[in-house]
Amino acid sequence: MRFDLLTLFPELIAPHLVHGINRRAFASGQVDVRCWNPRDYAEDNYRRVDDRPFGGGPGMVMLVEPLERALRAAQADRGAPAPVVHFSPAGQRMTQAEVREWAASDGAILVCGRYEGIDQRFIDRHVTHEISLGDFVLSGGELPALALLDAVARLQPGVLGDAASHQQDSFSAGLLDCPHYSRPERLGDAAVPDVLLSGHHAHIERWRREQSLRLSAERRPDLIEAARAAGLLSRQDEAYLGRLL
Ligand SMILES: CCN(CC)Cc1ccc(CNC(=O)c2csc3nc[nH]c(=O)c23)cc1
Repeated sequence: MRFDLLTLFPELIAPHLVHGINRRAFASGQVDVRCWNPRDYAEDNYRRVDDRPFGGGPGMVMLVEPLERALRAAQADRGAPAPVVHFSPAGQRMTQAEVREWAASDGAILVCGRYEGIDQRFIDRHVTHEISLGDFVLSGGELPALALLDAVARLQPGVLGDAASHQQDSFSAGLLDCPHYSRPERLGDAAVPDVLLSGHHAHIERWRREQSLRLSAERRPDLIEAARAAGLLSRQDEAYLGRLL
């Protein structure tokens, strides 16, 4: 799959593709990432990519024409039409369900806004999806685009190794993760829960499930509701939750 990023800061992108588990996905070409800088397609003498908003108001707006020229260059290079994703605070909040869809796709063209945003006419003419990272204000769309690339890359075959299979078939999907421990067993008075040292896999699995349920009930009751509605809570789960209340 291939992602083409329209960004004024291509230098922000590459460093994030060469570290950690996702390095393999990008280095192997499983996930091909290319950047297109609208400034390279600004044809006025000052190579302007932004200007003041009609109607007044603070900040600047990204101009349509450099964006359109960069988009056309990316589309020509891809050779086939692709979804055009605009990262915007006004977009749909990104979810793992949406990440899974992108991970199974041929990719997309990702438009990273800066300033107060991009001219609405670009959005009306070209944008097929608008995605937000959440209800907080960033300085641009590059980090959200990198978040999508990171989330998609780790779902590619061969990237996560055995952890992926565990995660996929583990019943914890959709709930908050349980606590994790490793060496040393003893850290002053902070001990590792005995059950994890017991070697009793059924007890360990039950303990981990109960921790996921407890943390989800405490911090994200919406996830409990969603799991219940999806029929993902067993009678044993419901009994444990009942004991929590
Ligand atoms: C005046 C109101 N602001 C909207 C909240 C203007 C504005 C602030 C920051 C931006 C830059 N942010 C993004 O491009 C962005 C792109 S995706 C995203 N997700 C969460 N939060 C974000 O700020 C973003 C764009 C417009």
